[in-house]
Amino acid sequence: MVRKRQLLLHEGVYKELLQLDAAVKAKFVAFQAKFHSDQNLNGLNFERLRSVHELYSARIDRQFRAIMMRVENETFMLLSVLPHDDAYDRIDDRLSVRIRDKSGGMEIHDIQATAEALLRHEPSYPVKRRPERRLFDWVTDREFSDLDLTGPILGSIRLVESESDLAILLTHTDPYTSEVLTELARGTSVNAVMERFTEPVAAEPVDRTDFAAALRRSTTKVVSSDDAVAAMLESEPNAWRLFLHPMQRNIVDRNFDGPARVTGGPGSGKTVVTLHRTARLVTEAAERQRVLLTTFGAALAAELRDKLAQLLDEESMQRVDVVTVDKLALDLATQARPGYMVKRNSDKRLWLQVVGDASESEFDADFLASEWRDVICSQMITTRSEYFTARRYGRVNKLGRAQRARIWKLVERFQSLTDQRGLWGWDQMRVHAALFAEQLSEKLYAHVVVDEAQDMTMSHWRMLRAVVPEQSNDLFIAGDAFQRLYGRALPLSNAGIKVRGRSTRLTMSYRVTEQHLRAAKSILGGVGTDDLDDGMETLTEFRSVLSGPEPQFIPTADRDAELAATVEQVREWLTTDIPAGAIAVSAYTNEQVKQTVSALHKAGIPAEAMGDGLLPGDVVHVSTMHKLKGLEYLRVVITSVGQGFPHKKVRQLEVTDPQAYQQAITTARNLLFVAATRARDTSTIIWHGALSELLQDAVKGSAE
Ligand SMILES: Nc1ncnc2c1ncn2[C@@H]1O[C@H](COP(=O)(O)OP(=O)(O)OP(=O)(O)O)[C@@H](O)[C@H]1O
Repeated sequence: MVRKRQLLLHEGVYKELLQLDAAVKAKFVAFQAKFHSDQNLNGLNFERLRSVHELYSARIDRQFRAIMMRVENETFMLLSVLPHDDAYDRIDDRLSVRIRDKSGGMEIHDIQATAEALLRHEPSYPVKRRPERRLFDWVTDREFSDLDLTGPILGSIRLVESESDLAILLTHTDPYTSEVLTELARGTSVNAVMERFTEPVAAEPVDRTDFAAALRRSTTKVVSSDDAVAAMLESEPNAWRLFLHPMQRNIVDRNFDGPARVTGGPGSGKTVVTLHRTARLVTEAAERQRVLLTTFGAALAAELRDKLAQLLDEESMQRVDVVTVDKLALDLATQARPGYMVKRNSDKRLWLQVVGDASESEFDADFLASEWRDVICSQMITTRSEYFTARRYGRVNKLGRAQRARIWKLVERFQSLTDQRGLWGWDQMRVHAALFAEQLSEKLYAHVVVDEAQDMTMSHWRMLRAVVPEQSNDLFIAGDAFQRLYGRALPLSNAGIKVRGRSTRLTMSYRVTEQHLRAAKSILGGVGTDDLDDGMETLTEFRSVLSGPEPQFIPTADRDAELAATVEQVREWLTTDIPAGAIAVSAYTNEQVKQTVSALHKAGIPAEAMGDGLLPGDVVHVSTMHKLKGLEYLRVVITSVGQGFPHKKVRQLEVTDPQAYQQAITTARNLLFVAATRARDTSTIIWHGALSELLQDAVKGSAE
């Protein structure tokens, strides 16, 4: 049997390849295809360089050669792409290939390229004076070895004198090294870094000469498919498809003996992890088993479907449902009660009728509508006796038994009206879905994966719990309570989902730069939040490996000027070759979205308002802040954040209902936080009149 030849690509080499010219990238893709398919390697001038580690070189074009190592049989690993002369010049000194002591993963490091990049870089001190200290002097070699960083990479680390040197080094290192160094540079203790990054990926005793075994470990992530490599080289944001950071990989691959939860700040890879985990579970599931990947927002669901299709073949995609949690709920609820419909605001109208029909008017329709939504539906209370003992979280006025009895009568009247009309509000529909799911004799799914978990209600959780049997890897839940825009905190344990001992936190952002993260954190006002369960979380430890410009703040005099400045900013970005679809403009209300689209159109800029699906890539995406949740763009303009943010209605609550006010302000902060963390590159914040109070600290922080 002829063994198929494979050229694997290690994630450490990926950044190097990205830096090549487009023409060389294209030649590399063609070279790889030929390496895989041409039995005799005709024209590739394939030759052995030296015997240790079995190094080989082959021709990509007249100028460049691929340096690779034979790992076993016909499996080769790409180490570097070098200009012809460099490929032969002291290659032993130049490239280091080793197996890490602790994780057993492979580390490939171009010592010379790193040193050259660091030395070419302008030193941040007068040239003749040697720096007193280097950035990592405080970490001993022994400690670096505990952190799994030894050998030539340590030599490069010791060259780093400043933060800007570090930024250069990070463009030559693999994700594990980048994360550890970034954390240390922020002053985090060696022990804490070890606990967070090294220990979770520690492997069984490692044989440091067995490269074939290293290849099979999850900490060595490699790709070989021609298509995957071509896509990766086409655009950096596609890299998530191929390479996971060690913590992410660990969460994707781990088997949990029950529900598991991952939390993490914006851009930490929760969605990337849910996608890869879904793909893994589908691939491993028995033929007839189905998997559910669900989230809250429709736009994100559309994006998840699109991205999952990049990880799975068509046949596997048939076995996954990627739907919003409310789409699933509606399907189930209408199986239970065919012909019912959900209508927004129908509750309010029916409550007005209930109050109108009642002889007494002790409770008004607003009160009853919120009691129904926030107490009865949100706790899935279905009987009078449950209502008598229910806790009324966040409600101001206390209610005695007699009052509750009177309210329950009105609730029964309300329910009979909804039945007569076949109309539900969203909350009521979700309760019916959960009750129906709990009675199903056959479970619908073998595994359920949930993104944006912070916005789910009790009835969502009860439904999700009920559609999958209690077994290993049953529920996987990802979310960030700082991005909660709907409802209030609900510990998963209250919904019967126990994640204790199966919870992980991602602490590094791969989308939001450090500068934008600082501004975004200040919007939250330094308060903590829940961890989706019984614990608390803060963003103190949450960091970014990325650096970029500060967010821009542009005040204007009135709404027309605000729209003009928005158009101007978008136009300026478009002249720098940024595709329209990589730009988002966010506003607070639907009306403001409409105005913005129209202003952009008038200026001849293609733009569309975000609906429930994916927008095309050749128009600027204009969206409410709510709909941006879970999405990402290269550049973002955030508008409509003057005194009209948050709504006057929210500010009036300060006097009438202080608890509801606090809740509404938290949600408003979260909304700004979501908008401020969507850009991979930079955001511009534009408003008219006085700036919203909630953004004042962010402006001050960026100006400092
Ligand atoms: N392993 C990876 N390789 C390359 N890029 C990555 C990786 N993980 C995350 N990223 C980058 O970070 C971005 C954010 O990831 P993702 O959307 O999964 O984060 P998130 O935690 O779900 O964010 P949010 O909570 O803000 O929606 C990705 O689109 C990608 O650009």
